[in-house]
Amino acid sequence: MFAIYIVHTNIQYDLTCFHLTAFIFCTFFPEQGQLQDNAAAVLETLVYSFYEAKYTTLCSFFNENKHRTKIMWVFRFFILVVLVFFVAHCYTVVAQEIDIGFTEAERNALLALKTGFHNAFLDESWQGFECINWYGVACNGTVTGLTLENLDITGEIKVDALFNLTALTVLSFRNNSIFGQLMDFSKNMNLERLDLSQNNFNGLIPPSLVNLVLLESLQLQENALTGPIPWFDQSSLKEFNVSNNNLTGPIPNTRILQAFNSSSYDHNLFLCGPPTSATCDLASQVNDTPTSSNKSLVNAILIIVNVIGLVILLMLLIVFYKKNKQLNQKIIEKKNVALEDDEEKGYQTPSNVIDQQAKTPKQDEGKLVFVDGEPEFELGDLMTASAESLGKGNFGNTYRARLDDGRNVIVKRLRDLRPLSCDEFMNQLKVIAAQKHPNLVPLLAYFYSNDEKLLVHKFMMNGNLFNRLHGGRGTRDRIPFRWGPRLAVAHGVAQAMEYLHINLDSTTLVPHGNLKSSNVLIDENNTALVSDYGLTAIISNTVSVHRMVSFKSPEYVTSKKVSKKSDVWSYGSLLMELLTGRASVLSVPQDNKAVDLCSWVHRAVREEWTAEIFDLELMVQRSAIHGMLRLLQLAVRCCDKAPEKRPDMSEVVREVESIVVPNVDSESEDDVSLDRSLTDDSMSATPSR
Ligand SMILES: Nc1ncnc2c1ncn2[C@@H]1O[C@H](COP(=O)(O)OP(=O)(O)OP(=O)(O)O)[C@@H](O)[C@H]1O
Repeated sequence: MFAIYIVHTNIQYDLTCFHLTAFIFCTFFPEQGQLQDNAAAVLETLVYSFYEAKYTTLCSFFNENKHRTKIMWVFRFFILVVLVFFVAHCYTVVAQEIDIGFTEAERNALLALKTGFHNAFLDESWQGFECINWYGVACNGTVTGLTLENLDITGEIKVDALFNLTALTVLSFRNNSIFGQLMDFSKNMNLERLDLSQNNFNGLIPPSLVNLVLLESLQLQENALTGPIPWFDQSSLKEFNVSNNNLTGPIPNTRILQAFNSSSYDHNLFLCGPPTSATCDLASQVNDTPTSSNKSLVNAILIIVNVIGLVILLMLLIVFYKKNKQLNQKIIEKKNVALEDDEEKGYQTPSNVIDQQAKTPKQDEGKLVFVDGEPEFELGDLMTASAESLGKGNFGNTYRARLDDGRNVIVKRLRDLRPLSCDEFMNQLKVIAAQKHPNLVPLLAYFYSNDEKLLVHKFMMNGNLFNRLHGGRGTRDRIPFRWGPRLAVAHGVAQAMEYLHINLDSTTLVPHGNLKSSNVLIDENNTALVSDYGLTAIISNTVSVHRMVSFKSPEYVTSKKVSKKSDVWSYGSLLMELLTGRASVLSVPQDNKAVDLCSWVHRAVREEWTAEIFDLELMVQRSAIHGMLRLLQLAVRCCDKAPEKRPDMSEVVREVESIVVPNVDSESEDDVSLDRSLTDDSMSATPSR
C-alpha cells in the first residue's frame, strides 16, 4: 500500500512523502532483515539508492537507540490515531453522499419547519442524520421532495422556510391546518409540483411562483388567500387550482390561465373575468393590466378610456344608491308595521315573514343584507379586513374579521347548500334572521351571489362551550368551571331551544338540528348563546343527514325521522357533557376518547356507579350534588330512546329553572364522595333503554 502511495505521489519530486513513508515503515518493521525481506525490497526497485540510504539510516536510529521500544510504541500509537482520523474523515464524506442523503443546511431547514409545526408524529419521525428515515422527505444527497399530507399539522411556516431546500421538485402539505403567509419560492427553481391545498394559508399568492419555469402543477384551493392572481404564463403549467379562497380582481389574460376550466377559480369572492362567468368592473381591469414599456401607449389610452368610463359608472352608482336607499326605507317601514304585533316578551317573532318577504324584489342579490336595516359596513370592508380562520365547520369555513373600526365579526362561508334560488335563499335567511333571543347568537347580515353565500354573526369573545368544558384540563391555565355557571349554560341553552321550537315550528325540518357544545358560544358576560340554528332549511339534505347531530338520534337510525324531539335528545347529550366533563362523540366524532354519553350514562346508572359520573370539578361542591342529580335525571329523560317519552323544551326550561343554585357561602371546596344511597334513590326512575 505504501509502495503504491509512493508511486502515486511521484517520489522523484516528493521527498517529504518518501521520508514519511520510510518513517512509518521503520516504526512497524524496524528489523533490518525484515526490511530487506519485505518493503525494502519493493522500495529498492522503485526508488533511488539515495532514498534507500536515508531509509536505512532512519531505521538504524531505531535499532540502535536504547529507548527504542518505548519510542516505537509512541510512534505506533500516533500513527494509529492519524489513521483513525483519516478513516473517520473518509466515512463522513462518503456518508454525506450516500447514507445521510441531505446537507447540513437542508437538515437544519427541515428541523426549523418541524419546530413551527408542533406535530407529535413529525417530532418522532424527523430525528437522526439519515434522511431516509424521515417521513415524507425524499432525498438523494439533497432533498428533492417533501410530502406531508393529511397529518393534521397546525402551525405557521416562515416565508423564507424553503430557501435552503433548493433542489425541491415536489412539495405537498395538502389537507392540514397550516396558517400564515405562503412561502417565498424564489430559491426553489426546480419545483415541478406544489400542493398547499386545504390549509389555512392567508395573504397574497407570492409572485415568486411566476418564475418557476418547471412548475407543472399548482394546487392552492381551500385556503384563505387574498389579493389578485399573479401573471402565470409558464408553459409548463398543466394543473392549476385556486378555488375556495378570497382572491379578488380579474383573472390575468394569459394563454395558460385562460386555458384552465372555470372550476379552477370557483368560490372566490371577487375573482372575475374569463374563464369564469363573472364580469369585472373597469377599475379592477385597470389595476390588473401588466405594465410593460412597449405597451405603455396602449395602456395610457386604456386608462383614459377607463377613467372616463369610471366617472360615468360612479355617477350611475350614485343615482342608483339614492333610489335604492329610498326603496329600502319603504321596505323597512312596511316590515316594522307587520312585526310590531308579533313582539312578545321583548323578542321578535318571525310570523308572516316569509309571506311578506316573498314580495320583496330580487334586489338583494350580490349585496350584503343587514338584518337590522341600515348597513353598518360594506362587503368591501369585510374583504379588506384582516381575517383569522377559526376552523372548517361542517357547512363552511368560519373566519373572524377585524373591521377598520376595531370591531370583530364572524363570517361563515356556507357550502353544501340545497339548490336554492336567490329569492328562496333570501326568504329562508329572513326567517332565520327574525329569530331574536338573548340566548341566540345574533345574525348581523347575509350575502348571496351565484358563487358565494355568507352569514355574518356577532363575535362572541369567550369562545365556545366545548373549549370551556374541555380546554386546558390538567394544566395550570385551567380555570375551574363550577356548578353555578354550568347550570346557567344549561338554562340559557334550554331557553334558546324553547324559543326556536315555538317559532321555527313549521318552516324547518328540525328547528336546530345541530345542537352540540361547539355550537354554544359564550359572550363577554359569560352568557351562553346558541349558534347555527335553522340551517336544516338551507343545507342539502344529504349533508345534514351525515353531519348534523339530530340525525344521529335513535329515531333517525330506526325510522329515518327527525323532529323537535331530536333536538331534545341533543340537548340531553349536551347536559351530560356539562355534568360529566367528558367529550361527547356528537361534538368531536373523530376523537377516539369521545364517548356516546347517552349510552355511557345509562350504563353508569344501571351498573350503579353513579358516583363516578360527575366531573371532578363539580364534585368539590358538596352543596351542589342534589342539583346535579336532578339535572342528570332530566338529561336521562331527554336521552330516552322513545321520542314521545322525552319532555318538550318548555318542560325542560321549567325543570332547569326549579333547580336552585346553592348559596356560595355554603359551598365546600373539599373533596367529597357522593353519598351512594342518595344517588340510587334519585336515579330510581329507570330509563327506557
Ligand atoms: N359568533 C362566533 N363567535 C366566536 N366564535 C365563533 C362564532 N361562530 C363560530 N365560532 C367558532 O368558530 C369555529 C368554527 O365554527 P363552525 O360553526 O364553522 O364549526 P363547528 O361549530 O366546529 O362545526 P359545525 O359546522 O358542525 O357547526 C368554532 O370553534 C366556533 O366555536
